[in-house]
Amino acid sequence: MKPFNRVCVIGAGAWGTALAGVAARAGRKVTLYARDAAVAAQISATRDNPRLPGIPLDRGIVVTHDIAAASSADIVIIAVPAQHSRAAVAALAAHLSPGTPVIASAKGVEHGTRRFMTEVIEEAAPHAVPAILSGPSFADDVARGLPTAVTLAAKDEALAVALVHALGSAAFRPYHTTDVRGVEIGGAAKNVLAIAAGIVVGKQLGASALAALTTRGFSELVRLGCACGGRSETLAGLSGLGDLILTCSSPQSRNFSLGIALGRGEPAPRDKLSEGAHTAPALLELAAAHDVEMPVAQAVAAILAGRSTIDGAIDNLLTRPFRGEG
Ligand SMILES: NC(=O)C1=CN([C@@H]2O[C@H](COP(=O)(O)OP(=O)(O)OC[C@H]3O[C@@H](n4cnc5c(N)ncnc54)[C@H](OP(=O)(O)O)[C@@H]3O)[C@@H](O)[C@H]2O)C=CC1
Ligand SMILES: O=C(CO)COP(=O)(O)O
Repeated sequence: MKPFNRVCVIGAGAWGTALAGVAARAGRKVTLYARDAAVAAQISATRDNPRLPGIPLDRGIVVTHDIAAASSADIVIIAVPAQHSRAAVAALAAHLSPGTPVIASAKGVEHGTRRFMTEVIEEAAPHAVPAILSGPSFADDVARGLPTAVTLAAKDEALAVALVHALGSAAFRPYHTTDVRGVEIGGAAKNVLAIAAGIVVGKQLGASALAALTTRGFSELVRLGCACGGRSETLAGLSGLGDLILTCSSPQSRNFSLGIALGRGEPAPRDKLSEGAHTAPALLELAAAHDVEMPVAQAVAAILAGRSTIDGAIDNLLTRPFRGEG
């Protein structure tokens, strides 16, 4: 396996900026691509990204709005929202050398196609080699260098190991696996379930209800993940259970915060990405296609689409027939 030295991160949002810092800390030469020239110039000049205010950008990171910069990269990381990933990879494709690993880091499922992020890469850049990075990791924590562990998956185990060594450091510990589907389904599903957890908190239903909702949500995540070909140990690992625990318990999460606002009857936070809200309908289509029951995710989708009130959705969940656990 050739050594990976140059990393290009596509997307200068909170996560892309944090991951650029991760790669720089691991000793890589890093380019961070922002699609807007003015944004690239501002971040480059101030070494501060307003999406991660107060956390200085590593001085070695080159910020650019020239996507051709990706042509010299040994690894490309896609860090744009899930519904924008196809456009970002399509714009990148012509600049990629054949066989370049392209790591997805968005947590979602594409609308309309129901594609996972590595499938989007396969379709939009067929000459690239897709991989996925996911797990409990807030951009702010990662950018500050606080200890974090995630999962990094590629179909080829040797590649997954090489990517881990290229990006890992003491504060950012990726665990490798070949279970690509298991990793991407955990990240996509937990965002939807975190909205439900936030609603429980916003409605002040109590800590016991939050634990019950999170656990039953995890059952849904595992059922769908296994039906889609993910492995149960992955779903119970960092990218599944780990990220579910984080996102269902911390107001730092935008998905959880959206749920809290909904539960309190307040307007949704403005200008904050909630991947779970975008993914909910696609996740349910996927569940239906695999004949998997996801009552919690279904309740979230119904509330967001205005097909159910919050009280009606809670009532539905609480009056479901008693059944065996599993
Ligand atoms: N924030 C976090 O803690 C974490 C986020 N993630 C995941 O990372 C993904 C991105 O989230 P996050 O960075 O927080 O979101 P942000 O809203 O902070 O940033 C999104 C960025 O994507 C850029 N973008 C959108 N479309 C394109 C495109 N076609 N080409 C290039 N850039 C584009 C936006 O640019 P512009 O400003 O021009 O619109 C913006 O800079 C999500 O899927 C999220 O779930 C994963 C782990 C942690
Ligand atoms: O995925 C995340 C942490 O692992 C970030 O969660 P939010 O997108 O809900 O903020």
